[in-house]
Amino acid sequence: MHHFTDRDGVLHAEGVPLTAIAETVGTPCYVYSTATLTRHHRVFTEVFADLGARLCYAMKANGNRAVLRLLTDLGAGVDVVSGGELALALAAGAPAERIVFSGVGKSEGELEAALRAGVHQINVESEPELDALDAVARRLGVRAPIAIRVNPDVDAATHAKITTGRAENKFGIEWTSARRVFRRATTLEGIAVKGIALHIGSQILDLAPFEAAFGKVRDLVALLRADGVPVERLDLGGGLGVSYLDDHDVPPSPAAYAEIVRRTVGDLDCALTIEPGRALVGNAGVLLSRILYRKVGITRTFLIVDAAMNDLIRPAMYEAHHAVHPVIAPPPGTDTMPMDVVGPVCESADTFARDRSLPVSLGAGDLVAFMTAGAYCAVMAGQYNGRPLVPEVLVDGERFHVVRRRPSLAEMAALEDLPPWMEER
Ligand SMILES: Cc1ncc(COP(=O)(O)O)c(C=O)c1O
Ligand SMILES: N[C@@H](CCCC[NH3+])C(=O)O
Repeated sequence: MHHFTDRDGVLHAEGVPLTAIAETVGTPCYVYSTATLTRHHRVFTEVFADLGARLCYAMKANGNRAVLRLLTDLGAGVDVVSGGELALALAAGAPAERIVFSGVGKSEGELEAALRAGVHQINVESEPELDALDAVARRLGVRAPIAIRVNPDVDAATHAKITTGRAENKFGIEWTSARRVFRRATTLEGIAVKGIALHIGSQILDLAPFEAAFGKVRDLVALLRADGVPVERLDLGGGLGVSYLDDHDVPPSPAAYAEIVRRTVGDLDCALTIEPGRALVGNAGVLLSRILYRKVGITRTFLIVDAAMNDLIRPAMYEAHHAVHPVIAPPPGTDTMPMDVVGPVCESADTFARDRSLPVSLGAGDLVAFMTAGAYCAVMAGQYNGRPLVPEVLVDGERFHVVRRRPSLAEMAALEDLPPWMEER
């Protein structure tokens, strides 16, 4: 459920017409809804309440400071994957003891920063990383609280580029080595083994892969405990999908997901952590854009919009579908026709939608919203074709605020420096 709805023929974010945001802030811009974020957080907290699970929001999905502040004020912890995210989470006010540090390639500097900050847990993904962390922790005179991320070799049945729990993926320690690595970890002076972590992929729309993976973890807990390895914590990762097709692709509910967790690992006497990203923020955001031109070609009609693949790369990268909604609804009875929605970037991949059925009346100057753009959209943006990062706006009821402003072109240019042997002009 989200709070982007049509009121009197105008698409609103909560109580604010998107036309008002476009006028004040300009386009393209991302718009996020406080009510949606709050509601999703509440739903997750409620369905996991009896399991006492710790919710660590995977901020890679949307690292905006206001979004982070909102979720951490509601009580969420944060799953970070780099020293940069750690610093941003701390700066947004996340308490270190609610931070989990994941990621397949953490540098010694990043591991040291995490230990100095006093994070709740570091999820170790390889033996070399385990040794590096042990060395850093001993140098600092501390014991690093860790979970070891295992790779359960389960097919998450999602897009190949976002599946992470197969043996051929780079993530986690392979299943067959897990017992040995856990045993070894317990002998290291700088390491305090707390538990097991896993994360099998993203945009998962079927509960069966979760059930299979958590079932395997359950078996591993028994084996490890028999080996004398303490397993007090289970970090189950994220991965629950959202609807991108105007609610035609209905993901499992958080309640059904929690039920799988309860059934598979709920009775193991482990403190549970979940790391949802997309499910919390995905449909809490839209990308607002204006049509620049309607170009009628020989074989197709193009709507050229002012947003591009550098602002929202998911369609180019994963053939992802984002619904395109006219901000001002066309008069009832308006016909539709197939159109391609494309951006101004010089790549044919800069295509948001092909043959999308849209009102024939749409043309230059009209506003459109790319829906379900709260997760993995603004965070994956770049400046290709000299396009500055787009602003982000947070709506709360009747008010809105720019929570990331558009850098000026002068600021963009000032980031680059000439070597001293070249003359400034
Ligand atoms: C370790 C880890 N946890 C959590 C997530 C969040 O995933 P999602 O946004 O699909 O919930 C990811 C990203 O896939 C991840 O790599
Ligand atoms: N960026 C991906 C999700 C990656 C999840 C992170 N492991 C997407 O847009 O769907």
